[in-house]
Amino acid sequence: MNRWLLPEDIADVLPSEARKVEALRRSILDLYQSYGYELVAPPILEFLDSLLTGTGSDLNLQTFKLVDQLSGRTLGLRADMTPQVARIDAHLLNREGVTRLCYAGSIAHARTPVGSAAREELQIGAEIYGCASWEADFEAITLLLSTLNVAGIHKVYLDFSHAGVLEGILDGQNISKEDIELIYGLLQSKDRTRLASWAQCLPPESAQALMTLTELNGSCTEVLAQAQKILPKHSLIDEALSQLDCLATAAAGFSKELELSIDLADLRGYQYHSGVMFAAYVDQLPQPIARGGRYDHVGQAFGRARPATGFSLDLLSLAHLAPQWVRRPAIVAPWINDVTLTRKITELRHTGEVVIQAMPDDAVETAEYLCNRELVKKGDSWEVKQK
Ligand SMILES: N[C@@H](Cc1c[nH]c[nH+]1)C(=O)O
Repeated sequence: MNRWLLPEDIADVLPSEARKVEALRRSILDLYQSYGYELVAPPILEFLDSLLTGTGSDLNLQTFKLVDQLSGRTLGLRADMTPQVARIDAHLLNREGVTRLCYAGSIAHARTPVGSAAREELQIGAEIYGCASWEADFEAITLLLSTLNVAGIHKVYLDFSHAGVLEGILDGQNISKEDIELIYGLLQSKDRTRLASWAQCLPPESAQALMTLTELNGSCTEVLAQAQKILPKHSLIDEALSQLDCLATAAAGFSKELELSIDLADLRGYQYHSGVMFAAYVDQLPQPIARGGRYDHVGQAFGRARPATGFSLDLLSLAHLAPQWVRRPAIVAPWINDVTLTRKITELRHTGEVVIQAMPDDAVETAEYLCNRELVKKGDSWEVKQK
C-alpha cells in the first residue's frame, strides 16, 4: 500500500495554489479588520458536546470524533467554526453591546458535502454579536460581497430566505426536533411528495402553507408579494417578510452585477439559523460559495442569549475560482560567501524584492516565481541586471 496515499477527498495544496490562498486570506482578514472586526482563533478540537451546542444533527454527522486519552471524553474535530465563535462571544469575552469577530481556520467534514470534492476546508468568516436589528445583517452581507470582490468575483447571485417563516407556519404544533430537521431536508431538496405525506399530520391551513414554500422562489418583489397574499397571517411570518423586504431593498444598491432573489425553501445550513438567511452563488459552482444568516439561539444554548449574525466561506474553493495569480518577479543571486553580496541581498529583500540564492545544481525555475533578473558583480559591488 502506498504510505503517502491521502484519504478520500483530502488533498495537499501545492505552491501556486497555496500562495493564492494565503494572499487571499491576508487581504480578506485585512478587509475585515478595516471594518473593526477582531480576529479569534478557536481550537481545532473541542469536547463534542461543547462543539455541537445549539446545533442540529447535520453538524453532528459531519463531525469527526475521537477519544481524548487524557480525559476519556469524546472530542470532535470542528466541521464549522461559527458555533465556536459564538461560544467565545458568550463565555470568554462576555461583553455587552456589539462585538465583531472574524476567523480563518481549517475545518473537516466526516462526509464529503454534496457538490464538493473536498472534506477539508479553510473556513473564513465574520460574525456580529449584540445587534438584533437589520443593520448587522446588512453589514454581514456587504462584507460577504466585498470578500468575493477581493477574489475578483463580481457576478454574484444572492439568495435570501428566513427561518421565521417555517417557524410561523409550524407555531403551536407539537413537532419533534427530528421532524423539524426532516422538514428542513425535504424543503431543501424540494421533495414535494414526501413533504405532502408528512404534512398530513398538520391542520390543512398549515399543511397548505408548508407546501407553498417550495414554490415561493424568484425575484424578491414577486416572491414577497406572493407570500403576503398566500401565507397565513402570523406575527413571525409578517416580521420575516418585512425583514426580507428591508434587506433586499438595501442590498439592491450594492452593485449592478449582483442578482438578488428569494427562495423561502432554501434553509440550507446546520439548522442553527433563526432569522434571515442568505447564500451567495457564482456561475462556476452548483453549491453556494458562501452562506450566512442570523442565529440568535446559539449564544442562548451557551447560557448567554445574544443576537448573532454573520457568514462564512471556504477559502480553498474561493481561491480556485479567483483569477490566476501572476508569477511574482524574482532576482537570482549566486550562493557564495561574500559579505557585500549578503548585504545587497538583505537590502533588496527589505525593499520587498524576492531574491533566490541558487544552490549547486539549482536551476531556480519554479512555477511561482519569474526569475527575470540576476545579481552580478561589478567591481566591488553587486548590481541587479535583466536576465
Ligand atoms: N457557518 C455557517 C454559515 C454562517 C456563518 N455565520 C452565520 N452563518 C455555515 O457553514 O453554514
